[in-house]
Amino acid sequence: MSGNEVEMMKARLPAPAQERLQSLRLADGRATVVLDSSGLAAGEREVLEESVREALSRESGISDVRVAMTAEREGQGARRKRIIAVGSGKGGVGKSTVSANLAVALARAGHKVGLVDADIYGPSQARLLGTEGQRPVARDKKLIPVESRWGVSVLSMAHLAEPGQAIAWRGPMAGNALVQMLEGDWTGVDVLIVDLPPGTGDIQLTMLQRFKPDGAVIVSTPQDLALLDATRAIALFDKGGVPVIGLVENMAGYVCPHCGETSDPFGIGGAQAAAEERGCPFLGRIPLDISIRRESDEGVPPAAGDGPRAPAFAAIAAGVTAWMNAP
Ligand SMILES: Nc1ncnc2c1ncn2[C@@H]1O[C@H](COP(=O)(O)OP(=O)(O)OP(=O)(O)O)[C@@H](O)[C@H]1O
Repeated sequence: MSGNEVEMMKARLPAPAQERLQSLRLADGRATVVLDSSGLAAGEREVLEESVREALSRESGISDVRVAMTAEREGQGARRKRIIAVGSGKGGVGKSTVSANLAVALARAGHKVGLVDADIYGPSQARLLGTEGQRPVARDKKLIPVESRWGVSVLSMAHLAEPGQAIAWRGPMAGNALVQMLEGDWTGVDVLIVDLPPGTGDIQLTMLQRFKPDGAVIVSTPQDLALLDATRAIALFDKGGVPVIGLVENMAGYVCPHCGETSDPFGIGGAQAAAEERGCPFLGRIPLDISIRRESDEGVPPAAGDGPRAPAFAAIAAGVTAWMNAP
């Protein structure tokens, strides 16, 4: 079989199989396909195997399809890194705040967590995680992420650009920086959170195609759901074939800085119902609380401490963990 034919056969495979393809050979009418099955539950492996059989058995010249799955090598650090994108339909809804705190809460729950700040023109993760002024070094042409005090390693444009300078890079340079960050040395990390830029434009879609996340978390405010911005974000991930893990409702209810009582100008439960109507599970709600903004500005994520907001972030992290562990 010529190299060209092999490439054509590869192109016939469904996208999830292409991503996991380790080798494809054809000899005497028999196609032998080897796929990386790490991180997949038994049922998912069967579905993947069946989809490969179905795609290739339709090809002329192939009479037999053999699919082999490489087993996960336990104890050898071969656990597959999960990429979880955090997106929103529009800016300013607290997507970066939720990304940072979700990352910290996951790390507190025992995960090895990395965070990529994909918001090239408005990076905020260095501030949120208190890593401003730190510069990543490169080893073997790979960026080594910066370590925060919260058990989360991070790469952001804020670590790459000169401090205090506006980032006025053109598209390709910005795209390059994003690729370098995503292809950084994330060895040992089992969850990589990607804080996407706000909105649902081409950059987001291109990024989703090139570094296809395993799942996505949508952040919205209660009003957004009514205004359908969050729905657009859900549609973006659907279009990219990325499962939506769930929705986080941020700035839901207002915590009075004087008495600590929470009031709910938009009512409770509307966002959850609206999300579920759109087939999007609900992960939890975070109130509008001045202490979240203050601590975030100081580089101390509320999820890292024992304050009143930490449990809400821990609950969201637990929802994400349950999704990752689901068979
Ligand atoms: N639940 C909250 N309570 C109080 N302040 C919050 C809350 N969530 C976010 N903020 C504040 O709102 C502002 C915007 O948050 P953030 O930068 O996380 O939003 P974003 O959606 O990532 O915005 P951008 O579109 O600029 O990337 C910040 O000052 C942040 O501290």
